[in-house]
Amino acid sequence: MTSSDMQQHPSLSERLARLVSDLQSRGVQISDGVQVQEIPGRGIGVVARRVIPAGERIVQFPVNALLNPRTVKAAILQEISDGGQDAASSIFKSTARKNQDVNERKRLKRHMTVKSQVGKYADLLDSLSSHQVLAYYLYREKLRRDSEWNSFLDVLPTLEMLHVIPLVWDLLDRGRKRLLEYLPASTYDHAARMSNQFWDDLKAVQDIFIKVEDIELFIWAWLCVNSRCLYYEMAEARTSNDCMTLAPVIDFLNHSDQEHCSVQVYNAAQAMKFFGLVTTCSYDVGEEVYLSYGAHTNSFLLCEYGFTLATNKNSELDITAELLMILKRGGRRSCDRDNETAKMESSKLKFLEAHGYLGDYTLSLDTISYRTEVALAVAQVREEVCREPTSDEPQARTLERSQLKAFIAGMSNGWKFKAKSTEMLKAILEEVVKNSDIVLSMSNDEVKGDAENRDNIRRLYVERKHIARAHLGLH
Ligand SMILES: C[S@@+](CC[C@H](N)C(=O)[O-])C[C@H]1O[C@@H](n2cnc3c(N)ncnc32)[C@H](O)[C@@H]1O
Repeated sequence: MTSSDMQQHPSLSERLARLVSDLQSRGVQISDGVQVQEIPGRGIGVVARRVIPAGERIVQFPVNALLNPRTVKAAILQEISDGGQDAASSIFKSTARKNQDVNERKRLKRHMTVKSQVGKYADLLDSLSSHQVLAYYLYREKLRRDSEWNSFLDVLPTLEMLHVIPLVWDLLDRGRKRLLEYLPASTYDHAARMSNQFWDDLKAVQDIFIKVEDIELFIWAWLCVNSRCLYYEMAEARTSNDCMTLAPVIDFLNHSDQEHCSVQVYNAAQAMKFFGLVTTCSYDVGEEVYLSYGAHTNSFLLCEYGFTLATNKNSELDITAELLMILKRGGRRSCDRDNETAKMESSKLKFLEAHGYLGDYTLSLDTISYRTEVALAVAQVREEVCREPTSDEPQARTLERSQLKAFIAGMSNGWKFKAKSTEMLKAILEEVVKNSDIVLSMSNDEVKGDAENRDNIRRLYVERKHIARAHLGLH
């Protein structure tokens, strides 16, 4: 490589060094005890350079240097303040105000000052979720040559590196879309929900900002935000969904299911507010420093972040799809299975929904969730038990309904349903083992695709099979 190549294509360690020095100039303090570096199989990560005790603050970030809806909004409004109408029209769509009252628009036009415009654009920005604002901001900054966030943008994963996320298989395909068919139903449903969310977010962004021409770049930005954001409560946030923040360097910590570090917000000198990262265990030299992203299952980690853990203490077997199939059948024999109307009209589903128990049926290695127990009980009663009582109904039905309701309310241990529930669950779990074996016995040629994706899919089935077998008493 020539020296001009090296300048144009700096190595990862050079880019990381540039980011660290850039952040330091923004007041971010990074302990000399840690180093950001490439970690085989996990992209970039953070490693201890010396022994680090538990309780050491390793990164301290002034909150006004974070990238979140509050700071992004301030940056965009500043740009409009400085650049006037030209700047505003390079960011916002001219029809973004179309819903405003016509008289109000005329009034604003007459008295249009930069100040009044800023207020109007602030309202538009406030109408977006933090994910939408941040994705759009990263997208836009990536298109600018002179972004003040270049050193950060330069170390983010490329879209090609994000091919491990099922949403990317769906949105970009590139021969990977068929991998979706191998996913367990619950993982597939999670990926499908993310896909809907992505298109909703793109629409919300396009309603306000000028057209997103480069969809692939927006996918990249949306996924970077999704897989790197941390939770930071802002007073103006309407819901917890509005509390996303990007904090470069802290976002290089990889996930572990064990407690390793915690994120804290605190006041320091001169009443400055900081977002900090503190160790909760000690580290030896060379050890990787982790953060827990939450008590996530491998299915969740794969969909949201594109990886799975070899052993995950939050492992779960999700049998929602299998149980819903039985509930939708509404106790009919299997020849009625494809009757869509019958499915939609299932009183059992409506009953479960009314009681807050529709969906999310899981088993961990040693427990069956209460939601699953409730669904199994509902699945075994007659459809009529889940309907409104009629004046002429048999007494046995009224009794069964009150037993079911008592179980749901936690007033009875559900002994009446136990035997049948065990039998139904056994059949579901045997099916889970059988289906897992089918996927696990497939050769690489059959599953095709990148080894990483194949391994992640297989891991989901190994985990499903393991939990199913434990409940079948086969370990
Ligand atoms: C918040 S970022 C962490 C920094 C990231 N490694 C990078 O290169 O920028 C989250 C991403 O890191 C990767 N990651 C995090 N924890 C991991 C783990 N335990 N094993 C494998 N990959 C992991 C995944 O690609 C995930 O989407």
